[in-house]
Amino acid sequence: MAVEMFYDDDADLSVIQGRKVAVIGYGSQGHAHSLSLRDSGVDVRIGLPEGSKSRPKVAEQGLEVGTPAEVAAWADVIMILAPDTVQRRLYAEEIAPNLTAGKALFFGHGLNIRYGLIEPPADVDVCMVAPKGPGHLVRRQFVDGKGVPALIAVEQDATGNAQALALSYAKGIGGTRAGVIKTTFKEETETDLFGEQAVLCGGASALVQTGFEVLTEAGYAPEVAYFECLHELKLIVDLMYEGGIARMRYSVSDTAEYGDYTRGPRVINPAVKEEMRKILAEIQNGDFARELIAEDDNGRPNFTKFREEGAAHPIEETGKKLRAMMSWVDRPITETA
Ligand SMILES: NC(=O)C1=CN([C@@H]2O[C@H](COP(=O)(O)OP(=O)(O)OC[C@H]3O[C@@H](n4cnc5c(N)ncnc54)[C@H](OP(=O)(O)O)[C@@H]3O)[C@@H](O)[C@H]2O)C=CC1
Ligand SMILES: CC[C@](O)(C(C)=O)C(=O)O
Ligand SMILES: [Mg+2]
Ligand SMILES: [Mg+2]
Repeated sequence: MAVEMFYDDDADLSVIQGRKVAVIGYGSQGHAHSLSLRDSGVDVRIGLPEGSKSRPKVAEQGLEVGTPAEVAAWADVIMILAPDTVQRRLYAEEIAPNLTAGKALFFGHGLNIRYGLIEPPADVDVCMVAPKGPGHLVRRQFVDGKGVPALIAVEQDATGNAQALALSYAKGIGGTRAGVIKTTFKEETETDLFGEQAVLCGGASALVQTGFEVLTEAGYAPEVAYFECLHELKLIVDLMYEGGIARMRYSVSDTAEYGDYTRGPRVINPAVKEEMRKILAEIQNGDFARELIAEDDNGRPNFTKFREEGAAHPIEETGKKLRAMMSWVDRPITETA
């Protein structure tokens, strides 16, 4: 079935401009949504706990901040952009008591609705606006006059206006400049988790680290291995982003293209594809979500260990040194643009 796509002309910014929007959380997505909505003429307030480390950054931007309960009580539209593992408690304690009939509850990712961790009342709209990109680039592209594609979904349409509201919000953060697809919470959640685990984050990180390890363990210089397996990956992916895999293959040498066809399928072989199918099944049957929530409830012992091990991988030390010599690469991540 053909997807429904929306661009700038299909969305009416005045819908979201006529609402009071609370953005809960000021991290990767939270800062991007709130600053871009503000720049699009929307009345925005940020919800953060009293002791949040992000409160000074919000103040620097001249945005109003309150506790999540305070801004949820003030708002017509409440966008939850706190970590997925925090959302069910945050919803129960601070948002649900202020979620009166006719308001809209928004998400940037569908996990808590898809797995039944949050069950909103029937008299509110429940929508999703999920950018298909990291928040810092959502903001950077908006500022540059571009946009990151987004998915929208409507789980509940209590007011009859939920889709127009979600589209209008997506326009306010630049999504309709690139294209917005209408989907469901189920499809967004399952494809997003699969993409980040198997391809974008898990697959790509493991591919880069393993390539770096194979070269350095064979005695090649870590600097050479870094440029080959990490730095150049961005340049190769830039060509795929601009013109598909075909454009990348057009630009690389025939030697590289032949190696691509003959060696690529040996790396990503049928066993890897089978493992990807298992990963997808764990997402579909809820095993991954249960594991994530249990890990968080137990104080994240494995998560912390994995994060420390990742930061200590030799590729990070090599990369830090090399990037410091390339001012155009070593760009700080900020919560401004
Ligand atoms: N990261 C991304 O690019 C993408 C994320 N998403 C989705 O967006 C949502 C947010 O993720 P992300 O932007 O990565 O989150 P981050 O971890 O970057 O930021 C979380 C923010 O929530 C705040 N926070 C933590 N606990 C609470 C609480 N109890 N009440 C209010 N605020 C709280 C944090 O405060 P403090 O600043 O004090 O730490 C921080 O500002 C998730 O649903 C995620 O799946 C979707 C698409 C892409
Ligand atoms: C790829 C990771 C992501 O899904 C994203 C930036 O889109 C996330 O959850 O951060
Ligand atoms: Mg994603
Ligand atoms: Mg995700």
